[in-house]
Amino acid sequence: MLFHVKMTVNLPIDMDPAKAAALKADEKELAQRLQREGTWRHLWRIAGHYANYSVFDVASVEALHDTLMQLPLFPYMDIEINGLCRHPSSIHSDDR
Ligand SMILES: O=C(O)CC1=CCC(=O)O1
Repeated sequence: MLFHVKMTVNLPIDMDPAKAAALKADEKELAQRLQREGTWRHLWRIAGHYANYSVFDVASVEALHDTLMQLPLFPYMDIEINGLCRHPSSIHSDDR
């Protein structure tokens, strides 16, 4: 199942810079592992915002929830989710 996910990161302005750097490094490591595994299909920066548009490929809504909750930055994110299905006019034969 494919899901379009918008993540907006809101780190507290007074967060210890070392803690923020560690959270971002941990987030990057997990994000890159999930991309290599094929779970995190797309990751795009939204220009001008500390936010991204992503596409996740997971088995269920529960799997998406569990994946997002693992993210180190999860406590500091606003997340919007939309489920995706094939468009009848799409010329692509698979869901990539
Ligand atoms: O920077 C972001 O948009 C949040 C994020 C997602 C994966 C990552 O490494 O950072």
